[in-house]
Amino acid sequence: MTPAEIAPKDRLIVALDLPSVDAAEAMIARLGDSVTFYKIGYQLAYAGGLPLIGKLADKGKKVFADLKLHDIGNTVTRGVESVARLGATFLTVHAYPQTMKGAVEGRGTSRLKILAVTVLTSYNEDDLHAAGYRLGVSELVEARAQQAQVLGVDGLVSSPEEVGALRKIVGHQMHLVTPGIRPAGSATGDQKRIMTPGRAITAGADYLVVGRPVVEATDPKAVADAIHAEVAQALG
Ligand SMILES: O=c1ccn([C@@H]2O[C@H](COP(=O)(O)O)[C@@H](O)[C@H]2O)c(=O)[nH]1
Repeated sequence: MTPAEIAPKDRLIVALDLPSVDAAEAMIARLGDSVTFYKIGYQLAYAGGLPLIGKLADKGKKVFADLKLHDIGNTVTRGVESVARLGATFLTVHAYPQTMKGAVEGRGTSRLKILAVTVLTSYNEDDLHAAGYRLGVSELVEARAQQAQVLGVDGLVSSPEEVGALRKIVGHQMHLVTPGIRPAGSATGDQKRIMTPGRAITAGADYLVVGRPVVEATDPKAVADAIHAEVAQALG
């Protein structure tokens, strides 16, 4: 799917980073038709949220299972086979060669798309060095993108700051999915490589992942609608 083929509303992925299935379902009800794509990550998945993937898919919503798998290849393959049966659209794995190879094998010919997390958006150069890496953020993101492409991974998770360089490497063959999105004036929290929704789209991001600025807002639907408006303006 080229960026032009993505439905504008699907470009916003709301992270359901909430403590329970009840809280997630209440948020989904509040957001209504404003949000078509949801992300389920550690907090909700470990609170019984995985069955919500199928429930949301049955209602015509798309779901990104942000489980960030990383294990020996065989375990990743078997885990991905199980996730593929849940009805998710996207699943994340960490961008290590054995992990990505195992994930592509597990995804097989199913409709699940594998996204490789290049460098977490909460990391800057100092954080990478402290974790023992010699490469800087952009070098590591680009090296991992090249490996992911060779291994047949479907998309990449990076900050919007790297999207321009990634597009030159992978063209439109891979989905570019960007957390680290902050509407102007919203709290940064622990994110270190950030951009506004409009600037991220202009930079070439396919999908924007937004959690706290939406789910912690007094009026989450108003924030989601404002992001859609900013995205539409950036798309022209
Ligand atoms: O590099 C990454 C990979 C995943 N995430 C996830 O995205 C959301 C962002 O939430 P905010 O509240 O908008 O910061 C969250 O679920 C992360 O686990 C990421 O931020 N960075």
